[in-house]
Amino acid sequence: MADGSGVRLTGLVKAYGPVRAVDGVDLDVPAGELVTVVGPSGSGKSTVLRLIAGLERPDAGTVAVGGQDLRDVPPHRRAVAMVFQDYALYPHLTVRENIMFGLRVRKVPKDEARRQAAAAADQLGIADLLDRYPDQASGGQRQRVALARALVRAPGVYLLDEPLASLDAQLRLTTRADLVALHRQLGSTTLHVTHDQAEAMTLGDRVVVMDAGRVRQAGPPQEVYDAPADTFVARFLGSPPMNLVPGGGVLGGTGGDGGGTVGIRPEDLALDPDGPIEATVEAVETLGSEAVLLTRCPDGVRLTVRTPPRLGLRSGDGVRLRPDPQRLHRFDGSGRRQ
Ligand SMILES: Nc1ncnc2c1ncn2[C@@H]1O[C@H](COP(=O)(O)OP(=O)(O)OP(=O)(O)O)[C@@H](O)[C@H]1O
Repeated sequence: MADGSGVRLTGLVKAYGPVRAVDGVDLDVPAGELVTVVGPSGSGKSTVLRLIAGLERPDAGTVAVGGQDLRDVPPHRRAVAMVFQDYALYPHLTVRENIMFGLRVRKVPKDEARRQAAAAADQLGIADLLDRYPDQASGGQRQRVALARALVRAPGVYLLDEPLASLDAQLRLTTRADLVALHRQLGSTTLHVTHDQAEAMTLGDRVVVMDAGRVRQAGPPQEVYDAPADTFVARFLGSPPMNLVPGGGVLGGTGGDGGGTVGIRPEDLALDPDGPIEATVEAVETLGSEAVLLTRCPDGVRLTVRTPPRLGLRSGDGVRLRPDPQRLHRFDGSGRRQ
Protein backbone atom coordinates (compact mmCIF):
# COMPACT_ATOMS: atom_id res chain seq x y z
CA MET A 1 0.00 0.00 0.00
CA ALA A 2 2.96 2.36 -0.40
CA ASP A 3 1.25 5.48 -1.63
CA GLY A 4 4.06 7.88 -2.26
CA SER A 5 3.86 9.44 1.19
CA GLY A 6 7.51 10.14 1.70
CA VAL A 7 8.44 12.69 4.36
CA ARG A 8 10.80 15.56 3.65
CA LEU A 9 11.99 17.93 6.37
CA THR A 10 13.88 20.98 5.21
CA GLY A 11 15.68 23.42 7.50
CA LEU A 12 13.29 22.64 10.32
CA VAL A 13 13.63 24.82 13.43
CA LYS A 14 11.55 24.90 16.60
CA ALA A 15 12.54 26.88 19.68
CA TYR A 16 10.89 26.98 23.10
CA GLY A 17 12.14 30.26 24.52
CA PRO A 18 15.92 30.01 24.56
CA VAL A 19 15.91 26.24 23.86
CA ARG A 20 16.31 25.31 20.21
CA ALA A 21 14.61 21.91 20.50
CA VAL A 22 14.99 21.37 16.74
CA ASP A 23 17.86 23.33 15.24
CA GLY A 24 17.95 22.98 11.47
CA VAL A 25 16.90 19.44 10.60
CA ASP A 26 17.02 18.21 7.02
CA LEU A 27 15.76 14.68 6.56
CA ASP A 28 14.36 12.76 3.65
CA VAL A 29 12.40 9.59 4.41
CA PRO A 30 11.36 7.95 1.13
CA ALA A 31 7.88 6.41 0.89
CA GLY A 32 7.73 3.02 2.56
CA GLU A 33 10.90 3.44 4.59
CA LEU A 34 11.10 2.75 8.32
CA VAL A 35 13.62 4.94 10.11
CA THR A 36 14.48 4.82 13.78
CA VAL A 37 15.33 8.11 15.41
CA VAL A 38 17.68 7.89 18.39
CA GLY A 39 19.46 10.41 20.57
CA PRO A 40 19.85 11.41 24.20
CA SER A 41 16.96 12.74 26.22
CA GLY A 42 16.14 16.27 25.11
CA SER A 43 17.80 15.98 21.70
CA GLY A 44 14.58 16.93 19.90
CA LYS A 45 13.26 13.55 18.72
CA SER A 46 9.69 14.00 19.96
CA THR A 47 9.60 17.58 18.75
CA VAL A 48 10.45 16.42 15.21
CA LEU A 49 7.53 13.98 15.31
CA ARG A 50 5.20 16.63 16.74
CA LEU A 51 6.16 19.04 13.95
CA ILE A 52 5.37 16.39 11.33
CA ALA A 53 2.03 15.64 13.00
CA GLY A 54 1.23 19.35 13.13
CA LEU A 55 1.00 19.43 16.92
CA GLU A 56 3.64 22.16 16.80
CA ARG A 57 4.33 24.87 14.24
CA PRO A 58 7.91 25.26 13.02
CA ASP A 59 9.67 28.60 13.50
CA ALA A 60 11.43 27.99 10.21
CA GLY A 61 11.66 25.30 7.57
CA THR A 62 9.08 23.02 6.04
CA VAL A 63 7.44 19.64 6.50
CA ALA A 64 6.29 17.95 3.31
CA VAL A 65 4.45 14.65 3.02
CA GLY A 66 4.01 13.09 -0.40
CA GLY A 67 5.52 16.22 -1.89
CA GLN A 68 2.89 18.50 -0.31
CA ASP A 69 4.00 21.32 1.98
CA LEU A 70 1.91 20.90 5.14
CA ARG A 71 2.29 24.48 6.38
CA ASP A 72 -1.41 25.23 6.16
CA VAL A 73 -2.75 21.74 6.80
CA PRO A 74 -4.21 21.27 10.31
CA PRO A 75 -3.23 18.12 12.25
CA HIS A 76 -6.49 16.24 11.67
CA ARG A 77 -6.20 16.70 7.91
CA ARG A 78 -2.65 15.34 7.75
CA ALA A 79 -2.23 11.78 6.48
CA VAL A 80 -0.23 11.05 9.58
CA ALA A 81 -0.93 8.99 12.72
CA MET A 82 1.09 9.31 15.90
CA VAL A 83 1.37 6.61 18.57
CA PHE A 84 2.72 7.61 21.97
CA GLN A 85 4.48 5.63 24.66
CA ASP A 86 1.66 6.17 27.12
CA TYR A 87 -1.02 4.89 24.69
CA ALA A 88 -3.33 7.88 25.32
CA LEU A 89 -6.41 5.65 25.26
CA TYR A 90 -9.77 6.94 26.50
CA PRO A 91 -10.47 5.04 29.74
CA HIS A 92 -14.26 5.44 29.49
CA LEU A 93 -14.44 3.94 26.00
CA THR A 94 -14.14 0.26 25.18
CA VAL A 95 -11.25 -1.03 23.11
CA ARG A 96 -13.55 -1.09 20.08
CA GLU A 97 -14.70 2.50 20.66
CA ASN A 98 -11.10 3.59 21.17
CA ILE A 99 -10.04 2.06 17.86
CA MET A 100 -13.09 3.54 16.09
CA PHE A 101 -12.64 6.98 17.61
CA GLY A 102 -10.66 8.62 14.80
CA LEU A 103 -13.00 7.14 12.19
CA ARG A 104 -16.10 8.45 13.95
CA VAL A 105 -14.54 11.92 14.21
CA ARG A 106 -14.09 11.81 10.46
CA LYS A 107 -17.74 10.77 10.01
CA VAL A 108 -17.07 7.26 8.75
CA PRO A 109 -20.45 5.41 9.03
CA LYS A 110 -20.72 3.35 12.19
CA ASP A 111 -20.97 -0.07 10.53
CA GLU A 112 -17.95 0.61 8.38
CA ALA A 113 -16.01 1.90 11.41
CA ARG A 114 -16.91 -1.27 13.35
CA ARG A 115 -15.79 -3.44 10.50
CA GLN A 116 -12.44 -1.66 10.20
CA ALA A 117 -11.89 -1.75 13.96
CA ALA A 118 -12.52 -5.50 14.02
CA ALA A 119 -10.13 -6.05 11.12
CA ALA A 120 -7.37 -4.01 12.78
CA ALA A 121 -7.90 -5.79 16.11
CA ASP A 122 -7.67 -9.10 14.29
CA GLN A 123 -4.43 -8.09 12.67
CA LEU A 124 -2.89 -7.18 16.03
CA GLY A 125 -4.20 -10.22 17.88
CA ILE A 126 -6.54 -8.32 20.22
CA ALA A 127 -9.90 -9.28 18.71
CA ASP A 128 -11.06 -10.87 21.96
CA LEU A 129 -10.56 -7.60 23.83
CA LEU A 130 -12.88 -5.41 21.74
CA ASP A 131 -15.57 -5.11 24.40
CA ARG A 132 -13.23 -4.59 27.34
CA TYR A 133 -12.11 -1.27 28.75
CA PRO A 134 -8.43 -0.26 28.57
CA ASP A 135 -7.89 -0.89 32.28
CA GLN A 136 -8.94 -4.51 31.72
CA ALA A 137 -6.07 -5.01 29.28
CA SER A 138 -2.35 -5.53 29.93
CA GLY A 139 0.29 -2.97 28.98
CA GLY A 140 1.21 -4.88 25.86
CA GLN A 141 -2.43 -5.24 24.85
CA ARG A 142 -3.07 -1.53 25.39
CA GLN A 143 -0.10 -0.72 23.20
CA ARG A 144 -1.64 -2.88 20.50
CA VAL A 145 -4.94 -1.03 20.87
CA ALA A 146 -3.08 2.24 20.31
CA LEU A 147 -1.44 0.73 17.23
CA ALA A 148 -4.78 -0.55 15.96
CA ARG A 149 -6.23 2.92 16.36
CA ALA A 150 -3.41 4.31 14.21
CA LEU A 151 -3.83 1.45 11.77
CA VAL A 152 -7.50 2.11 10.94
CA ARG A 153 -6.69 5.66 10.01
CA ALA A 154 -4.59 4.12 7.22
CA PRO A 155 -2.39 7.16 7.04
CA GLY A 156 0.54 7.38 4.68
CA VAL A 157 2.86 8.06 7.61
CA TYR A 158 3.20 6.54 11.07
CA LEU A 159 4.98 8.44 13.82
CA LEU A 160 5.81 6.15 16.73
CA ASP A 161 7.15 7.84 19.84
CA GLU A 162 8.73 5.10 21.96
CA PRO A 163 5.67 2.89 21.59
CA LEU A 164 7.39 -0.07 23.25
CA ALA A 165 9.12 1.78 26.08
CA SER A 166 6.76 0.73 28.84
CA LEU A 167 6.64 -2.95 27.91
CA ASP A 168 8.68 -5.62 29.67
CA ALA A 169 11.62 -7.18 27.86
CA GLN A 170 9.76 -10.22 26.52
CA LEU A 171 6.79 -8.23 25.26
CA ARG A 172 9.05 -5.65 23.68
CA LEU A 173 10.65 -8.39 21.66
CA THR A 174 7.39 -9.84 20.36
CA THR A 175 5.74 -6.46 19.80
CA ARG A 176 8.86 -5.27 17.98
CA ALA A 177 8.63 -8.26 15.64
CA ASP A 178 4.93 -7.48 15.11
CA LEU A 179 5.76 -3.89 14.27
CA VAL A 180 8.29 -4.92 11.67
CA ALA A 181 5.83 -7.40 10.14
CA LEU A 182 3.10 -4.77 10.13
CA HIS A 183 5.39 -2.28 8.48
CA ARG A 184 6.33 -4.79 5.77
CA GLN A 185 2.70 -5.57 5.14
CA LEU A 186 1.53 -1.95 5.00
CA GLY A 187 4.58 -0.52 3.29
CA SER A 188 3.91 2.66 5.22
CA THR A 189 6.48 5.36 5.83
CA THR A 190 7.39 5.17 9.51
CA LEU A 191 9.48 7.27 11.89
CA HIS A 192 10.11 5.41 15.11
CA VAL A 193 11.69 7.16 18.10
CA THR A 194 13.44 4.89 20.55
CA HIS A 195 15.96 4.86 23.39
CA ASP A 196 16.63 1.18 22.89
CA GLN A 197 19.95 0.22 21.30
CA ALA A 198 18.63 -3.06 19.95
CA GLU A 199 15.62 -1.35 18.36
CA ALA A 200 17.88 1.27 16.83
CA MET A 201 20.04 -1.41 15.27
CA THR A 202 17.38 -3.90 14.17
CA LEU A 203 14.14 -2.12 13.44
CA GLY A 204 14.77 0.36 10.70
CA ASP A 205 16.11 0.60 7.19
CA ARG A 206 18.03 3.59 8.48
CA VAL A 207 18.91 5.03 11.83
CA VAL A 208 18.93 8.78 12.42
CA VAL A 209 21.12 9.92 15.33
CA MET A 210 20.14 13.27 16.85
CA ASP A 211 21.91 15.49 19.33
CA ALA A 212 20.99 18.98 20.51
CA GLY A 213 18.29 19.44 17.89
CA ARG A 214 20.42 18.37 14.95
CA VAL A 215 20.91 15.22 12.91
CA ARG A 216 24.45 13.98 13.53
CA GLN A 217 24.26 11.06 11.13
CA ALA A 218 21.69 9.10 9.15
CA GLY A 219 22.30 5.80 7.41
CA PRO A 220 21.78 2.03 7.49
CA PRO A 221 22.35 0.90 11.10
CA GLN A 222 25.35 -1.32 10.37
CA GLU A 223 27.00 1.41 8.33
CA VAL A 224 26.56 3.98 11.09
CA TYR A 225 27.82 1.46 13.64
CA ASP A 226 30.87 0.56 11.55
CA ALA A 227 31.73 4.10 10.48
CA PRO A 228 30.34 6.66 12.94
CA ALA A 229 30.68 10.18 11.57
CA ASP A 230 31.96 11.64 14.82
CA THR A 231 32.83 10.79 18.41
CA PHE A 232 29.30 11.56 19.59
CA VAL A 233 27.74 8.95 17.29
CA ALA A 234 30.60 6.56 18.11
CA ARG A 235 29.77 6.72 21.82
CA PHE A 236 26.00 6.84 21.41
CA LEU A 237 25.43 3.79 19.22
CA GLY A 238 26.68 0.57 20.77
CA SER A 239 26.47 -0.86 24.26
CA PRO A 240 28.85 -0.87 26.00
CA PRO A 241 30.02 2.19 24.10
CA MET A 242 33.14 2.50 21.98
CA ASN A 243 36.42 3.11 23.81
CA LEU A 244 37.78 6.53 22.84
CA VAL A 245 41.37 7.37 23.68
CA PRO A 246 42.35 11.05 23.31
CA GLY A 247 45.61 11.30 21.43
CA GLY A 248 45.47 7.59 20.61
CA GLY A 249 47.71 6.50 23.51
CA VAL A 250 47.81 2.71 23.81
CA LEU A 251 45.84 2.39 20.55
CA GLY A 252 48.63 4.13 18.61
CA GLY A 253 49.18 7.80 17.88
CA THR A 254 46.71 9.92 16.01
CA GLY A 255 49.35 11.48 13.77
CA GLY A 256 49.31 15.17 12.88
CA ASP A 257 49.24 17.47 15.88
CA GLY A 258 48.06 14.68 18.17
CA GLY A 259 44.79 16.50 18.84
CA GLY A 260 42.63 13.67 17.59
CA THR A 261 41.07 10.62 19.18
CA VAL A 262 41.33 6.92 18.39
CA GLY A 263 38.44 4.59 19.14
CA ILE A 264 37.82 0.86 19.27
CA ARG A 265 34.68 -1.07 20.11
CA PRO A 266 34.78 -3.46 23.10
CA GLU A 267 34.30 -6.48 20.80
CA ASP A 268 37.28 -5.47 18.66
CA LEU A 269 39.74 -5.83 21.54
CA ALA A 270 40.85 -9.46 21.94
CA LEU A 271 42.48 -11.09 24.94
CA ASP A 272 45.85 -12.27 23.64
CA PRO A 273 48.91 -13.20 25.76
CA ASP A 274 51.09 -11.61 23.07
CA GLY A 275 48.89 -8.53 22.65
CA PRO A 276 50.62 -5.14 22.65
CA ILE A 277 48.44 -3.55 25.34
CA GLU A 278 48.96 -4.31 29.00
CA ALA A 279 45.99 -3.82 31.30
CA THR A 280 44.60 -4.78 34.68
CA VAL A 281 41.05 -6.00 35.13
CA GLU A 282 39.11 -3.62 37.38
CA ALA A 283 35.72 -5.27 37.16
CA VAL A 284 33.95 -8.11 35.37
CA GLU A 285 30.30 -7.91 34.35
CA THR A 286 28.97 -11.34 33.49
CA LEU A 287 25.98 -11.22 31.17
CA GLY A 288 25.38 -14.94 30.62
CA SER A 289 26.21 -15.11 26.94
CA GLU A 290 29.23 -12.84 27.28
CA ALA A 291 31.29 -10.94 29.81
CA VAL A 292 32.39 -7.33 29.81
CA LEU A 293 35.77 -6.52 31.33
CA LEU A 294 36.51 -3.06 32.61
CA THR A 295 40.29 -2.71 32.40
CA ARG A 296 42.85 -0.03 33.13
CA CYS A 297 46.19 0.45 31.39
CA PRO A 298 49.34 1.60 33.23
CA ASP A 299 48.93 5.10 31.77
CA GLY A 300 45.46 5.32 33.33
CA VAL A 301 43.43 4.76 30.12
CA ARG A 302 40.38 2.59 30.72
CA LEU A 303 39.33 0.09 28.07
CA THR A 304 36.14 -1.95 28.01
CA VAL A 305 36.54 -5.41 26.50
CA ARG A 306 33.85 -7.83 25.41
CA THR A 307 34.81 -11.47 25.93
CA PRO A 308 33.19 -14.90 25.94
CA PRO A 309 31.73 -15.84 29.34
CA ARG A 310 33.33 -18.15 31.89
CA LEU A 311 36.96 -17.15 31.39
CA GLY A 312 37.35 -17.02 35.16
CA LEU A 313 38.92 -13.56 35.15
CA ARG A 314 38.68 -11.48 38.30
CA SER A 315 39.43 -7.93 39.24
CA GLY A 316 43.14 -7.42 39.81
CA ASP A 317 44.13 -9.94 37.09
CA GLY A 318 46.63 -8.78 34.50
CA VAL A 319 45.66 -9.23 30.83
CA ARG A 320 47.07 -8.35 27.44
CA LEU A 321 44.88 -6.99 24.69
CA ARG A 322 45.14 -6.91 20.93
CA PRO A 323 43.09 -4.34 19.01
CA ASP A 324 41.85 -5.40 15.59
CA PRO A 325 43.79 -2.96 13.37
CA GLN A 326 40.97 -3.00 10.79
CA ARG A 327 38.55 -1.75 13.41
CA LEU A 328 40.31 1.30 14.75
CA HIS A 329 38.34 4.54 14.34
CA ARG A 330 40.25 7.78 13.90
CA PHE A 331 38.73 11.15 14.66
CA ASP A 332 40.29 14.58 14.20
CA GLY A 333 40.66 17.32 16.78
CA SER A 334 37.04 18.41 16.33
CA GLY A 335 35.76 14.85 16.70
CA ARG A 336 34.99 14.23 13.03
CA ARG A 337 35.83 10.90 11.47
CA GLN A 338 39.03 11.01 9.44
N1 LIG B 1 6.40 22.28 25.21
C1 LIG B 1 7.68 22.56 25.53
N2 LIG B 1 7.99 23.69 26.19
C2 LIG B 1 9.27 23.99 26.49
N3 LIG B 1 10.31 23.21 26.16
C3 LIG B 1 10.08 22.08 25.51
C4 LIG B 1 8.75 21.69 25.15
N4 LIG B 1 8.81 20.51 24.48
C5 LIG B 1 10.12 20.18 24.44
N5 LIG B 1 10.89 21.12 25.05
C6 LIG B 1 12.36 21.10 25.15
O1 LIG B 1 12.88 20.87 23.87
C7 LIG B 1 13.99 19.98 23.92
C8 LIG B 1 13.72 18.76 23.05
O2 LIG B 1 12.65 18.01 23.62
P1 LIG B 1 12.11 16.66 22.99
O3 LIG B 1 10.98 16.20 23.81
O4 LIG B 1 11.89 16.85 21.54
O5 LIG B 1 13.37 15.71 23.19
P2 LIG B 1 13.46 14.13 23.05
O6 LIG B 1 14.72 13.89 22.30
O7 LIG B 1 12.21 13.58 22.50
O8 LIG B 1 13.64 13.70 24.57
P3 LIG B 1 13.17 12.35 25.33
O9 LIG B 1 14.04 11.27 24.77
O10 LIG B 1 13.50 12.67 26.75
O11 LIG B 1 11.73 12.18 25.05
C9 LIG B 1 14.20 19.67 25.40
O12 LIG B 1 15.18 20.53 25.89
C10 LIG B 1 12.86 19.96 26.01
O13 LIG B 1 13.00 20.34 27.36
